[in-house]
Amino acid sequence: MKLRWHRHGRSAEEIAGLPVVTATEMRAAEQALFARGTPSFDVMSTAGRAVVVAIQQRWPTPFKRALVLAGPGNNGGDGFIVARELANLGCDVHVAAAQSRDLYSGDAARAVALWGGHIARLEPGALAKLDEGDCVVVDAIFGIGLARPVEGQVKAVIHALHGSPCPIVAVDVPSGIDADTGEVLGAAPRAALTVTFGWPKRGHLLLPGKEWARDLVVADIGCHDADLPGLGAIPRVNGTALWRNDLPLPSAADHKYTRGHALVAGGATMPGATRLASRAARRIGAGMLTVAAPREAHPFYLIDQPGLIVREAAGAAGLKTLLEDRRFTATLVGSGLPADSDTRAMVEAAAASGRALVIDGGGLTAFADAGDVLAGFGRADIILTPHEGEFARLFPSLKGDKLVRTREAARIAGCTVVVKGADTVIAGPDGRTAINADAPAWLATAGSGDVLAGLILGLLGQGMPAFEAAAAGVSLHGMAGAAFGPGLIAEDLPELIPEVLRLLSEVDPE
Ligand SMILES: NC(=O)C1=CN([C@@H]2O[C@H](COP(=O)(O)OP(=O)(O)OC[C@H]3O[C@@H](n4cnc5c(N)ncnc54)[C@H](O)[C@@H]3O)[C@@H](O)[C@H]2O)[C@@H](O)CC1
Ligand SMILES: Nc1ncnc2c1ncn2[C@@H]1O[C@H](COP(=O)(O)OP(=O)(O)O)[C@@H](O)[C@H]1O
Ligand SMILES: [K+]
Repeated sequence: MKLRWHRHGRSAEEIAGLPVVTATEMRAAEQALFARGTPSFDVMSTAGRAVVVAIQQRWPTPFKRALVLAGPGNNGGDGFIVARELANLGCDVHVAAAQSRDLYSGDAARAVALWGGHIARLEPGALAKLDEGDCVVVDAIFGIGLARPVEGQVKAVIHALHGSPCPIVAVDVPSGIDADTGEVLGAAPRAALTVTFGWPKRGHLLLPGKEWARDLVVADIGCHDADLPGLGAIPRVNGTALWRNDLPLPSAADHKYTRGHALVAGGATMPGATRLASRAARRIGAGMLTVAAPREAHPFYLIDQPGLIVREAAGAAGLKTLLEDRRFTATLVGSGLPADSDTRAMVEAAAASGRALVIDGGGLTAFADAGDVLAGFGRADIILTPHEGEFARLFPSLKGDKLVRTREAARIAGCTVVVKGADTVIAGPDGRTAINADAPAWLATAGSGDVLAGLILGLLGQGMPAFEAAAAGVSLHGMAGAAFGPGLIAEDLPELIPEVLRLLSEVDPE
């Protein structure tokens, strides 16, 4: 089987590790760029040309026609640059703008002058050209300056674009997507290609914006990371750049104990979850794996994997006794366990043992009415892996987009928090965050979260630092899901890890 790294035709690895910025951060960086002596109109010209290059790369056969939809600000200005450039390439370009030529100001007015051609009104009738086909639509209505929900004629135009067979290229952000949160404000077109400038914006990676801003290209307009205020706390795009150097690999000096002895608390009612997590932890390299379970559950585990150790541990007291063996390096409590007081006591026993700990599933919900206890854990090497439902039960008062909420939860709990989904966010208590951009929807299948918990456990057990272990677990989980694709069930994921690891070593030979 061949691994597929690409989603919507583009590798997320191309943007891995990049800062993910807000509109305010982008504007601050642009100001620094201008202060270094780069004229702002040059930056707009670079941005517009980058859009054209991205269109040429994506569709090597030139379009006969282009319809440029231009808004009233600098996003519209970029659109006029694109219009000029495409016309210079021989394309039949039509422009529809939100305001008349004489109302433009600053750089956008210069771009309008450079265009010089006819400008139609931005209204649904302007889309008639699309009926002729072989046309690219350039959405340059609003970018990071979107200030309120889209309405009126612009909304009507966006609605009329839905279902159009002509591909839409979003300049900077699909118009109507909040660049900071990914929220759809009123309406937004679904872009087949999105060309942004400097860095990805949060709204490109968080849901629902992520689904609108497909095939994201980040064009260089001369900004430097150092131009970003508070760079250390700015989220990053998750990918190998964030964790590759910390990924544990065995050496000749290793033996099974030096590769970590991971422990999974297993129950009697949903042993499948424990088995999946165990398999994943072993595949990612844990030297040994023990399932701690009440005796009546042992048959489930004993017939599963011959390389797996099964030990008796009934409840928190049993787990506590077992963890007196200092060779255990990391634990997982909660996958497949009921959300009850016994499970909660087991989580507390595992935390008290001082081992790195992944708390998942029932282990999280068991604290639904006791968020303060969780908050008392206060250790970065305790990783919480809720999906949105579990998160809402644990932190009901937290509001805002997923990035804001995850970061706040990590701060409150003092732990590393992974909020799962198509836009998984990872946050450390030190303020570091990462957004995972490219997990395939095939992962939305029962047991897939247990595999993720096991991957993180296996990495933690081998001594990988917690934030990196969480980020790597999420990445590798997504890569395995993409490698299998259609028809994926959770059992497939651990079996794809060897291939993912092999590919990683080929991509980055050491
Ligand atoms: N010189 C620069 O600052 C650069 C800016 N660039 C482009 O400029 C964009 C930002 O430009 P602006 O700050 O002018 O902002 P935008 O062009 O994104 O939008 C702001 C304009 O739209 C209006 N507006 C906002 N929301 C609206 C709504 N819901 N309904 C109706 N009108 C609305 C505002 O009143 C304002 O006129 C970026 O997204 C990027 O495309 C690039 O050219 C790179 C350089
Ligand atoms: N639409 C999606 N796209 C990408 N990844 C998804 C999607 N839906 C779910 N996932 C991933 O699948 C896993 C599901 O975990 P979880 O909700 O805990 O399910 P379970 O408990 O059944 O294993 C998580 O890692 C999540 O990020
Ligand atoms: K736009």
